[in-house]
Amino acid sequence: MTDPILATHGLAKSFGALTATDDVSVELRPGEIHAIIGPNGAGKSTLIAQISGALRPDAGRVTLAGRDVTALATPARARAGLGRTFQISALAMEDTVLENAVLGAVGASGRPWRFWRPALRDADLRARAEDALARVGLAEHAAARCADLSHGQRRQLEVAVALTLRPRAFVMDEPMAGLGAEGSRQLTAFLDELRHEAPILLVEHDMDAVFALADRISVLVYGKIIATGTADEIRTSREVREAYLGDES
Ligand SMILES: Nc1ncnc2c1ncn2[C@@H]1O[C@H](COP(=O)(O)OP(=O)(O)OP(=O)(O)O)[C@@H](O)[C@H]1O
Repeated sequence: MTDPILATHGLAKSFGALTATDDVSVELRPGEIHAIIGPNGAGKSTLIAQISGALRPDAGRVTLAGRDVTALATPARARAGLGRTFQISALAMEDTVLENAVLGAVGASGRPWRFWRPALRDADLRARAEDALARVGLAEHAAARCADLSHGQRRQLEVAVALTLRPRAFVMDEPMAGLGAEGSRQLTAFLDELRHEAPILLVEHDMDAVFALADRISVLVYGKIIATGTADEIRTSREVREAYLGDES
């Protein structure tokens, strides 16, 4: 079997008496979308935070392309190739699309953030930002204010910002949140292509998107992975239906 690009090995995190993630091991393989689903409070955000470096696990490890990144802080993980998009947008709304992408490229370069305005004149950083915008289909909106983009375009811009880091893997926390039906449809098509750029670990409540996109799905309930399988295996699993999908299907 192909080596995973990203993997967690027995991740655990408790908040006082509450075990938010319990011995979680998941793998993200080249070219795949692996969705993590589960009811509210199952531990999905806690898992993502441990993978991205925002939260230190009590136990377990995270590896990226075989390298143990557990001890690295979030920016170092990002530079190691972990591309993350957020549930709540981290874009600078008053700045242009290009400025936001350049800001991402500055982060990728490891330079202090205060140099980002002069960075607009840095040919390398600008080229990296323009390339990322072209890849997400936003090149013609480079001069637009971020605030004037649609929700869906903002999600694409977030991916472009992540792309400036040349990620080996993406971790996405509810990218469909706040999008209408048409926006979700467009973003679904976009992520379907993006998986070839880098595989995607996807936390998502929108089950239509999950079942349309995911090569594999892991189901998290009370901090534990209760099943991992293809969309069909998960849809028809009695254990999953009882624990989670039952009331929706
Ligand atoms: N910083 C924290 N301090 C204390 N408890 C926390 C903290 N963060 C999360 N929890 C608790 O850990 C459990 C898992 O929460 P988490 O946000 O990871 O779940 P989730 O699956 O992402 O939920 P949702 O789908 O609602 O976003 C919940 O019971 C939550 O209340």
